[in-house]
Amino acid sequence: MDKFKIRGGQPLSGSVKISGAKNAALPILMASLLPSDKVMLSNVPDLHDVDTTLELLDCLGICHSSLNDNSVTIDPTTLNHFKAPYDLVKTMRASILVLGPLLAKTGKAEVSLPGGCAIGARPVNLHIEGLRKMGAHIDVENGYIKASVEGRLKGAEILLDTVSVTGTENLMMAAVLAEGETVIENAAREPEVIDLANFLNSLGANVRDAGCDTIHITGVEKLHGGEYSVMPDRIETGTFLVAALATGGSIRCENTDPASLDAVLKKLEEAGAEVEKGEDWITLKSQGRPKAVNIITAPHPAFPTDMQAQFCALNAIAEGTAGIRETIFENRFMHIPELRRMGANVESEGNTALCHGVEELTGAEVMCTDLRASASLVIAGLVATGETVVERIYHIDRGYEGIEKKLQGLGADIERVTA
Ligand SMILES: CC(=O)N[C@H]1[C@@H](OP(=O)(O)OP(=O)(O)OC[C@H]2O[C@@H](n3ccc(=O)[nH]c3=O)[C@H](O)[C@@H]2O)O[C@H](CO)[C@@H](O)[C@@H]1O
Ligand SMILES: C=C(OP(=O)(O)O)C(=O)O
Repeated sequence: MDKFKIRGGQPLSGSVKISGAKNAALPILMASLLPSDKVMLSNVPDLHDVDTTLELLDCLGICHSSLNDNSVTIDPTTLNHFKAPYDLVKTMRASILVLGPLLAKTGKAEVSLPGGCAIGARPVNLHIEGLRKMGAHIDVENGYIKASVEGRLKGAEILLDTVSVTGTENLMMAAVLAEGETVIENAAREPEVIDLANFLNSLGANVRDAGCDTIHITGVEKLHGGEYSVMPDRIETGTFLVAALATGGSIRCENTDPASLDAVLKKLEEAGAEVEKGEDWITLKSQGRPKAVNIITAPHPAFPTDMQAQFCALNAIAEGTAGIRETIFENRFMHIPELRRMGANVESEGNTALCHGVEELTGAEVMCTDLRASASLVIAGLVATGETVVERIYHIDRGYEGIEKKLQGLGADIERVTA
């Protein structure tokens, strides 16, 4: 298993090119099975989760090119299977995103239940209930969601009990080929939901008001092929910005979308950073030791749960004390015991954590438990004195494209050790 060796203490400095967003690329790749002709996608990040998604498309018989220079061509006309097997789904929760498009396109889908994962139970009841409202017959048996529909799905009014990002996306993808109008209320407003809607509309779909809490979709009979470029990754951007501030550095993120990062940039400024932004870039200059900032995670446009662990690492070395409340996932503090191994003074109880900033973290051997926990450990390692060894970095490879190379380009002393 690969690990990172980090010798901390180097302020990050220079420019970094941000990759395409994992959480937009995955639904867009799944949605590429919907049209009746080829789709060419660019700015697709080279990530383990993207490989898994392409493997899932292979299982469905869908021909595609290999990912080359962050582009991939998908030919949905070869679709001839309808089962997403457990062996693949268990490695990536986002596999559930195949359910809506597959059912809409073929009238049949069998998708393994994704099950619980490190950060929480993460049920998919809203996906299932929404598709049932659209006329699907769904049984959950032997660990599989078995869905079918006679003819086309039917447009429906769907009120989501909880704001769900992939729930909204699954239902949106199903609705574009349904008969009539679908209204999704209490929809997720994340930028990746908008990117998916823009992609679908570029193929001839009729999705309106994505980014608002009520989305309207008028089904069409067919989608045509096309080309699309995936939006930049706001969480990767935020992770580099936090790393720069934590190390007392100064960086420029290029190829990014500042508008998708409002809540994060506000917190970075509150922590004492000088932030400037243009149409597709952000610069951050540290102004000395950061100040601890209170964080409450909530659905977009509030502070994203996917940035909580990174800010926890920042607070760990900041001046003062601040609280973190995680309202989205019930078990997303697994980085805290690892940060404590590096000398952090962070207490946690239930969904809250209290971070008392210390002046210095010290290198240690630490273990990744999930994607963003891994990012927080890398940030802590970049700040700590001495050597930090971050184990089980396969979690980070799920969602960060060449993170060690990008950090090396910013002057960090980090290397991948392949066992
Ligand atoms: C691939 C992808 O885009 N992943 C993102 C997506 O995950 P994901 O879409 O899985 O997260 P959701 O938005 O669905 O989860 C939000 C909350 O709703 C609950 N819930 C969800 C669905 C459901 O049917 N029933 C239910 O109760 C979840 O347990 C959680 O407490 O949004 C999360 C919240 O911004 C991010 O952390 C993930 O990075
Ligand atoms: C939780 C995340 O991803 P996923 O939903 O793919 O597990 C994440 O990107 O932080």
